[in-house]
Amino acid sequence: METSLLAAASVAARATVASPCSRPVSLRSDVARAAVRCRSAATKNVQGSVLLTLDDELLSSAEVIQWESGKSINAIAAAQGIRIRRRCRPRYPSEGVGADRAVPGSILEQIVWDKEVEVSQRKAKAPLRKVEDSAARAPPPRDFAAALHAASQRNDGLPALIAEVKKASPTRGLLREEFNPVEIAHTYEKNGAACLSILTDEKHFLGSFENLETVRNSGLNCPLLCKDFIIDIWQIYYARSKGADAVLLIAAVLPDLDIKYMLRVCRSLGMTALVEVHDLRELDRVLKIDGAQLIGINNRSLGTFEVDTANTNMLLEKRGDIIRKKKIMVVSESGLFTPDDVAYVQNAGVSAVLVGESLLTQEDPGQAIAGLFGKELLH
Ligand SMILES: O=C(O)c1ccccc1NCC(=O)[C@H](O)[C@H](O)COP(=O)(O)O
Repeated sequence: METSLLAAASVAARATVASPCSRPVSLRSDVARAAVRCRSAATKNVQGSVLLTLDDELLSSAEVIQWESGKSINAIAAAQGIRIRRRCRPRYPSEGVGADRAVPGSILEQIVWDKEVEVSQRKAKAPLRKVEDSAARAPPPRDFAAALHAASQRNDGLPALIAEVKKASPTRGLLREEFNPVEIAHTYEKNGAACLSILTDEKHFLGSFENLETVRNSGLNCPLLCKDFIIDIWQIYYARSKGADAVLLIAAVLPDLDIKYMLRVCRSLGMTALVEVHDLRELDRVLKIDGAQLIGINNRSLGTFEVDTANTNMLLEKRGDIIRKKKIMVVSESGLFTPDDVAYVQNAGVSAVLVGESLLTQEDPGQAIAGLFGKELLH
């Protein structure tokens, strides 16, 4: 009996079927969970029948029904209210016909479709087994959530800062001509950032895994969030292998079972997951999933991509009680520019803020931190 989730995930990944769009998205998760309990059975029959016979408390009947129904990823996701569709790998025709065919409905959908291509190319070069080995050799992870908590404590309850290292964004274009990620990271840390968020998406944010790795190896103490668009557990292992301590899981992109499974993979690697929501439906989904320790409320609308910090306030007014009961930390993300913005989300009940643009567009992004908070932060 194999009880290591790491090994289980490896079994699961090797069991990935040909066309993700024509199968339940949960297949890999289900096989992995089966593998946690009974590796030999899972490896013997990766196509699913084992799921129906395994006495595994992790598989609910709903999950089995989902498997049996043979619904596509997009049908399962749509049933959960997920608006971001998956296109599937380019060699497979996309779902839908006519106007629906291969036309992304939003910036985020375009990013996710591009990510599918990127991840399949990266996986071809570095299969999961190899990336798992590199992850196991990486310097041990740092406790991202604990660093946020400690920073807030030493700053009299001010929200802790996750400062973002981002050169460009799809909505704002180039944020900074002179972009030295290591310099920016160090000035952030010196000026009181608790953690850093490093963009690794190349196509839309001009980030890179090289930036993540170089920042990690530059003698910095802050834990690092790999800010990318995760659609596959391979990316979590890869992020760890490059020194990430945390990853972002976006509820607008990932069905519940994938979030559940990815949270377990993160735990097995000693990483923190920042689970991001944009609206009440996503927040309610995430609150039903055991194990989310850190929830990010993004103030950027997925419809218009405009930012409005009232989103944080509105969601915490509605679900703050449950969040506090579950001792979940909340991060307000996007669109924070002034001390009033920070005070507003602090009063709403957040433990941390994730800030990029307002720091990066100033000459010294580190010194800009005092301007954002209205005072210098202790570090
Ligand atoms: O920033 C964008 O244009 C964007 C577009 C589509 C998906 C995600 C996007 N941004 C990611 C983020 O959430 C932000 O980088 C992060 O919250 C910091 O926001 P800001 O302080 O407003 O730069």
